[in-house]
Amino acid sequence: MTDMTEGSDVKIHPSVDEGVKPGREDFQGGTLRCKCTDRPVEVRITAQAAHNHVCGCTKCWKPDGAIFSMVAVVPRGAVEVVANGDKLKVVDPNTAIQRYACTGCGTHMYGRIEDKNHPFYGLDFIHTELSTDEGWAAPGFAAFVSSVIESGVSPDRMDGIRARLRDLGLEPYDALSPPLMDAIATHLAKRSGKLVA
Ligand SMILES: N[C@@H](CCC(=O)N[C@@H](CSCO)C(=O)NCC(=O)O)C(=O)O
Ligand SMILES: [Zn+2]
Ligand SMILES: [Zn+2]
Repeated sequence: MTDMTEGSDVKIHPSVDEGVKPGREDFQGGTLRCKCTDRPVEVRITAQAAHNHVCGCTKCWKPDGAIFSMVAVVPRGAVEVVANGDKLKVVDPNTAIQRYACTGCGTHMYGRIEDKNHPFYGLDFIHTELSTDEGWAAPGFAAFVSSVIESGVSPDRMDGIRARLRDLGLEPYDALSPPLMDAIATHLAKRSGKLVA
């Protein structure tokens, strides 16, 4: 019998291509390290990651060859740059998520929202694959799947990509997952007064 979790020609991201590995409930965080051999940037995270997902958008950092990133959130208070922070620079100050990348190797170390009105203000975006610590929460869905076309993936490949994501247990969505979209809409409705805050 073919093992559907291994050996697929459709590569999503190296952290999930051999199957999604479950996290550990008692896990409390770890250290993210960039790819530089000289003076790597290190970021200490003192929390388990939440809402981990693979993301097909053009903005999130992807390792070489991957068509999806893998990205999660942690409270911003749980993020501390502990080594070589002088190498960090914001990729694009005009995006809602300000992504701090290493100027040596290009790796995005964390993304921060400064707009206090943003639905996700207070959460930083991180890539847990940059840590060798084991136990990070597993990705649970695939976001912005159609957006991979914007990075040059042929539209003909989308059926195969969505099928592979489903094989891996990563339900594909063309925005965020329904619970996160509902959370965003609730935040906006409370702000506009359509819902009682
Ligand atoms: N089609 C666009 C979508 C980009 C986008 O909206 N990305 C989301 C998700 S990133 C993490 O899941 C987002 O919130 N972006 C805000 C930001 O990047 O600041 C594309 O592919 O570029
Ligand atoms: Zn680096
Ligand atoms: Zn993204």
